[in-house]
Amino acid sequence: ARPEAPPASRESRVLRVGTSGDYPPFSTLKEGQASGFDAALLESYATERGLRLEWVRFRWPELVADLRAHRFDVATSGITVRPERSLTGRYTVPVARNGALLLLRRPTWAPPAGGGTSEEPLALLRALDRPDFRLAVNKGGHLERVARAHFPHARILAIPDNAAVREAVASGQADAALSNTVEGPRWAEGLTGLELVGPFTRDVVALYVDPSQPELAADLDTWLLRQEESGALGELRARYLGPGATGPTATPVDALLSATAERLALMPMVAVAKQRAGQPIEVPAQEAKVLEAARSEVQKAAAALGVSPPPDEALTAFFQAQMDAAKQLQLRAATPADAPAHSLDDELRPALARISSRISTLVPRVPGGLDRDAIRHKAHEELASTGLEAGEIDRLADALVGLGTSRPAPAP
Ligand SMILES: C=C(O[C@@H]1C=C(C(=O)O)C=C[C@H]1O)C(=O)O
Repeated sequence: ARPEAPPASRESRVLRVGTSGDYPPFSTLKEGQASGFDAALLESYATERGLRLEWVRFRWPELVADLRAHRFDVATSGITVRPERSLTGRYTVPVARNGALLLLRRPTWAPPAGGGTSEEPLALLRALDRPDFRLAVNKGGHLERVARAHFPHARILAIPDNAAVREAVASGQADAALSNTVEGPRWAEGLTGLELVGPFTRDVVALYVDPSQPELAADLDTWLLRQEESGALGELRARYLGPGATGPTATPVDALLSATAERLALMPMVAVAKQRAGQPIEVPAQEAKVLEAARSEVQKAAAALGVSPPPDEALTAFFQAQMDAAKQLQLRAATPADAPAHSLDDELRPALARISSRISTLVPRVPGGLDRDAIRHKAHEELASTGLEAGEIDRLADALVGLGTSRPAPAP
């Protein structure tokens, strides 16, 4: 006889949450119990949804492989949105901002602080980028990539234990540690003779969901947008992350701009894939498909919200601006022969579709009455590192404003 399944009502569903557990104030994991910003956030979600949390530890270099192997439903540990990760997983709307920051014990050979040299962080970084500069960084994550991009000539000490990165600079084994605006100030506490240099990147962190669970991702998005609106997310940020995680991020406009940046960050890889396959940059049939999917997803999202979708003209203008920007970046992308090639059909387009679908759920939430100049300014900040030209960013910003023009402005 088959064993009886337990009655569903008595058994709460389990949500398996991946965490590095080594990254305060985002996440700490001790004896199976997580604490920090991510734990507080996920516990609040689980309570509302009647889910039981099960914490699963991941190591930073294995995050993507673990998600692909379905070892957890969602990972959350101050995970920076990065294109190689977008390729495999489905990010939620961002939960916080972050930026790379150097904890520096200035070597004797380095230009003196304020000593007549430019103290622009980027000029100082260039001066430090030499073989005798020892830079400690957490191995396998976003910051190792940042370290290798900004310090191609330095000695990078990639350490597979985040806490040991701080130790390396504390003990003098390294001249600097690469950290960020949330973690860096905490690391600097109790250490003397250190300067904080930066931030010199502008990043967002988000929850990172198994792409085979689109309903979970969509529900997390809806929930996070509501947490931002109610102020609950802002409170958690202030309580755990401090001023380094300048918010808000989970508003329709902020989330749309970061989704746009995430989408565009994949374009250099699209360019490589097309170049290898000898395919054209402009693919009208694919653009028609993207637009068709957007129309139907925006309709659905608007119906779920009980609002009318933006007029088709505004919707088309917005998605066409996204795709035109995408093609410009493909045209400008370098396609070096040693760049890894990803599959257009199996990896890149599905990843783009996941981001487009998040964009589509945000579109009917764009309020009316947005100030064009303010949105242009914000777009220039959020899209600064995409490689778009000023006019291209303005067009995206204006198309975003256009999504809300037929809608009432929120009550003051
Ligand atoms: C991204 C691609 O390149 C171009 C841009 C598109 C987009 O932004 O979705 C779609 C088709 C192409 O004209 C692609 O071919 O998938």
